[in-house]
Amino acid sequence: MRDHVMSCFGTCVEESTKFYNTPEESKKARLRDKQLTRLLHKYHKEDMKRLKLLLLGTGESGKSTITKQMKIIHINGFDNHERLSKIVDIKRNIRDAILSMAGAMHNLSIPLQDESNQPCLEYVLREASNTEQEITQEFLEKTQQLWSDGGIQECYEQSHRYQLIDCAKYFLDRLDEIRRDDYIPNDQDILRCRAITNSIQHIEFNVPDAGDQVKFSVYDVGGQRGERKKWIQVFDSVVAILFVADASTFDQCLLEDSDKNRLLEALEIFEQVWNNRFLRNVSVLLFINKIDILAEKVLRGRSIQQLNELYPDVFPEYSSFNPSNSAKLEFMESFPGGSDIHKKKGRSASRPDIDPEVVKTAVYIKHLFMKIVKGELKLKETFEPHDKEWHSQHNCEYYYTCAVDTNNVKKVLNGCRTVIIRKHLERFGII
Ligand SMILES: Nc1nc2c(ncn2[C@@H]2O[C@H](COP(=O)(O)OP(=O)(O)OP(=O)(O)O)[C@@H](O)[C@H]2O)c(=O)[nH]1
Ligand SMILES: [Mg+2]
Repeated sequence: MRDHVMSCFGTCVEESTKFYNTPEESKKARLRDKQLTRLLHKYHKEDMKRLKLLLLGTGESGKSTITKQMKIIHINGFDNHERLSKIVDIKRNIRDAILSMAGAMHNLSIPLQDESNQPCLEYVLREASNTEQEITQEFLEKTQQLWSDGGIQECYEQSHRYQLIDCAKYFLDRLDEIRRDDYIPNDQDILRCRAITNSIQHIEFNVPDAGDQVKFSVYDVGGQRGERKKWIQVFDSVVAILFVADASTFDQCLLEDSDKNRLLEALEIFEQVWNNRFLRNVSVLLFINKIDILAEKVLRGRSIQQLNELYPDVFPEYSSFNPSNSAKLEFMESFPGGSDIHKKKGRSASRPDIDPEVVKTAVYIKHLFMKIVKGELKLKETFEPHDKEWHSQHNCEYYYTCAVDTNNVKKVLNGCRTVIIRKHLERFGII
């Protein structure tokens, strides 16, 4: 395309020399043409080196968290000013979390374990609903007291029945630290902090690769329904899509639609991205994210079986699903906390710390996404059937991720980088 544009410039100027009055003018025009061509070649080369990546996925799937990890891994992380500016968001997260749980106590008829905490509950409900008000020390103190009540803890266990941000427990457990006057958020606090993305965010960084510097340009968009209409604005010249899917939400409904299962929504959006004609040449890297929360949930007795019961026409039978050993191994190797000694000795199959049901659930979710890739699972009736060749220009690779774990993300990004660069070079006929 660009060569085509360049040759157009060349032909136009050559042709137009006929219309110059003097040889001088014609010479000048030829010089301009040369300079222009050189410039276009230069930009073409620069462009070849800048790889545009796009983070897509439903709301709260972890896109901005991956962007923050890229900042930590590739761009010197966060300075003091940025850290301090996060305190407001962290305190808001605490307020939103305690308000959700206190409200749910009433709706789910869960009583306080210690009745003397009743005034504290009333105070929190009254103060937290005024979102304009500054979050005071007294409020944080009362929140901490309430968080220690067995009733609130019971409510936390039931959080699949209402909307609660994922970082609730993390920040409520850290209130001693957060309440201090000299509190400065650390990297983990920043990664856990939740703020909805409602405008297109962009970061750039260089990564050394095979003796050269490769420039990455990463776009992070909002994933909630109202934000998705903006996605198309950033589709142009994308090299790869990092599609972030929250694997832990099989038992939750959307914040923006209380009738819609979150995992089903993620699968539908993935299907739309995979079959989008504007993205037909774009590699898709699927991040099956929040595997840590998935594991916690399964250990608390939550099962994906219920999704299968709710939508029997969509989801294949879970109870008879029998993943292969290699599929299980793949997940176990990705799960944070695995010791390298096991891997070196070729004993990574033995991860006694991971419950077999956790492995089965994660592999089942991966299987669902891969069925979409293969065209074996069709969720939207409106899709025209594509012929076999339709997807021949792009492919999909998947990774199990825990976006708040820097080591895990670093490993995954290293793997992705190789795939992205190779695909990019193949596309431009360089390899
Ligand atoms: N425990 C855990 N929390 C995660 C993980 N990934 C993301 N989170 C948390 O999930 C919440 C939502 O993450 P975001 O990165 O803001 O999600 P998003 O996809 O950017 O959401 P939108 O901007 O609304 O589209 C944050 O509190 C993150 O810290 C994960 O793998 N494990
Ligand atoms: Mg975001």
